[in-house]
Amino acid sequence: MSDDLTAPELESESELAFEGALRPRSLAEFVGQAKVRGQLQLLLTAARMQERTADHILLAGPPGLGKTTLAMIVAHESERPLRLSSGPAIQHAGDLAALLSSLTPGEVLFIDEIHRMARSAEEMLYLAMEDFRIDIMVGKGAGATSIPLDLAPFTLVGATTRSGLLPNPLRDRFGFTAHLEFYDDAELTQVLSRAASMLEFDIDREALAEIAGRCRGTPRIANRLLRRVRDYALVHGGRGDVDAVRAALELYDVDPLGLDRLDRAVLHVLLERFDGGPVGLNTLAVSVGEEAETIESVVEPFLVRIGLLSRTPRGRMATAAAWRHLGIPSPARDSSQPPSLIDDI
Ligand SMILES: Nc1ncnc2c1ncn2[C@@H]1O[C@H](COP(=O)(O)OP(=O)(O)OP(=O)(O)O)[C@@H](O)[C@H]1O
Repeated sequence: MSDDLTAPELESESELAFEGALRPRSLAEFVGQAKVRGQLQLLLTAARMQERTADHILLAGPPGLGKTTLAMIVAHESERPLRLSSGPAIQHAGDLAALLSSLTPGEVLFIDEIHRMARSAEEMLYLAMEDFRIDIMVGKGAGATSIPLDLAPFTLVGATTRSGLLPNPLRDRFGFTAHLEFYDDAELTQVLSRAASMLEFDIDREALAEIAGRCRGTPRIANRLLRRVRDYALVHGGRGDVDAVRAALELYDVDPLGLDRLDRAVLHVLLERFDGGPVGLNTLAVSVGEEAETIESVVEPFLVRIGLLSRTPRGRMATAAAWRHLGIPSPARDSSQPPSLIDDI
């Protein structure tokens, strides 16, 4: 499905295996996020020098920017085993107790989507992170007693796409929080170049830059688009050049800025039916036959980020760049309002 190509989330089991093969194994191989890399390097080196487990680390940022990859790198660079879990898998304090009590000394525990963990487990985690200890409740009501259990020291690496949803006591117990940023085109070209050579796909630099411009600042999308371009080149017996990129991504409805079919549908409706807005979210959603929530959480953030849409108190408005991008002449505005002002609201 064309829409899936630009979704930042993991799409399938086969993609999981593909990603696994392409994951950088060390901080040196990890592209971009220079600041975070430097901070992690320091934290891990200090822990190694003092022969202790590294501080707990929180990785915050949108999907597909490398949180799982960094967790694996933390374990690899600390030469410790890694245990993988996720917030949705921890629905009771008991689930967490079982996990924590089975950790071996120094193990790195990765909890993806940590904001989705059960509240009761969160409270158990506070104590575990701070004192490497948990209290297990036995029995119910007035007869309930708590039995303390010592844990092996471990490093927790938590990942979240919604750091605002984490309660403060949990956030405060991480020794370091890394905020991952979207990647720029030069960094994405480097991610793509590395992936292409691992896939033994002969593709030129210009073609890689063309893909980089279409992957919404996200390495996961970059690798996914590269895969489709490689298929195209294979089937058409050609090389990986700019023509192959353009043809392949046109086939999958990914335009030169990385907009997909739904992004463009929203913009078309906004420009052609509502003269560029302002228009309310629900009206926009009904007009393109989508849920308001999908428009708000999937389409809008990207359109706003690349400057094609603005949210105003009166509704959503297209910017001058949106008219230009779709090649639609902008209608004459009410002369009492200067156009630049309208576009900047
Ligand atoms: N800095 C990077 N350098 C090279 N490849 C990267 C980088 N960051 C991510 N990738 C690649 O992008 C893919 C997705 O990365 P990863 O699974 O770590 O993202 P994530 O942030 O954990 O996503 P989610 O929030 O959905 O779990 C992987 O195949 C990984 O190899």
